[in-house]
Amino acid sequence: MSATAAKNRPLPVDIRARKGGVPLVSLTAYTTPMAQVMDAHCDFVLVGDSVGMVLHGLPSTLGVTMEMMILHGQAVERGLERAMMVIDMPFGSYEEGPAQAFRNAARLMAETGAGAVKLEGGQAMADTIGFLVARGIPVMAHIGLTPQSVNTLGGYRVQGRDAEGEAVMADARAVAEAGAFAVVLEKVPQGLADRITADIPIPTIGIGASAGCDGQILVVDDMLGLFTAFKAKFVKRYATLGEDAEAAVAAYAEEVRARDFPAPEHVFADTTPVKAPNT
Ligand SMILES: Nc1nc(=O)c2c([nH]1)NC[C@@H]1CN(c3ccc(C(=O)N[C@@H](CCC(=O)O)C(=O)O)cc3)CN21
Ligand SMILES: CC(C)C(=O)C(=O)O
Ligand SMILES: [Mg+2]
Repeated sequence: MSATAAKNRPLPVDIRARKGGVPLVSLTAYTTPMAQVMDAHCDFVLVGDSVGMVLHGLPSTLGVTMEMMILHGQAVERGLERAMMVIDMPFGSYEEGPAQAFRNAARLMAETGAGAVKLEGGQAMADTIGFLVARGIPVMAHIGLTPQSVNTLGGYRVQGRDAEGEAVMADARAVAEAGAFAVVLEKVPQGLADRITADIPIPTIGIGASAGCDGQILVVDDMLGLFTAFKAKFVKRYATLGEDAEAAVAAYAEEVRARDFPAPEHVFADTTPVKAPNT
């Protein structure tokens, strides 16, 4: 759906205005059919760089490229009529500085039709966020556990326990002050997430944070039980599609080997069927 045809899709300003209201609903998507499934139910859909781990079998998000994000972003946008699309900036596409970030963010927006970009980092990225926003690119921030920094964080651990909490609070204030319209809080303690949510003027979107956040997000393949290589504590499985898919494949294999598939209704007669004359 083109940007002009969709009149009721929320914009970043609309998402921002939802601060303190009915919680914002979001999931990741990477393909057109999955985007279609969630379009009517989500306020915004994230084309996450988790696509690298979830669909491409990469060991982390570090190997995700601009080209991958653009292809998946285009696919997701084709499946959305109502929800806003946000797209992750991949590792290495924005950290050098504001000019590099603008060049790549503008390309993501122009080539996919996304309504906003998301990038990881708090105080360290505040100048970059301000630079993008001042030049027309809405930015969603992402703080707490920032998976692109797995190598410096030393794992996918909870961020901001005890004294570390003040640094996460400072990150939240910095991205809000810089002009981000919302911020993802990933894997931070519940009380800290609640304090940040009460402190900053933009919506907090929790993943492993708190039900008190202004919204929630999950990786769709996690909540559908399609991605099973690992399950973070914050994931709730709402379906078991991976198991269902395996059972279906096993049934197909058995029927093929038994020559039970294809059945008569799946094959074609040798003689061209003649339409019966009217009586
Ligand atoms: N499928 C999937 N779901 C995600 O939420 C996700 C991705 N992939 N890829 C990109 C990032 C990486 N994230 C991750 C990755 C691993 C854990 C994890 O394994 N957490 C464990 C504990 C790991 C540890 O303490 O080192 C957990 O139980 O929460 C959490 C978030 C979140 N994102
Ligand atoms: C987990 C969400 C917030 C994300 O950044 C991703 O899917 O890449
Ligand atoms: Mg991401």
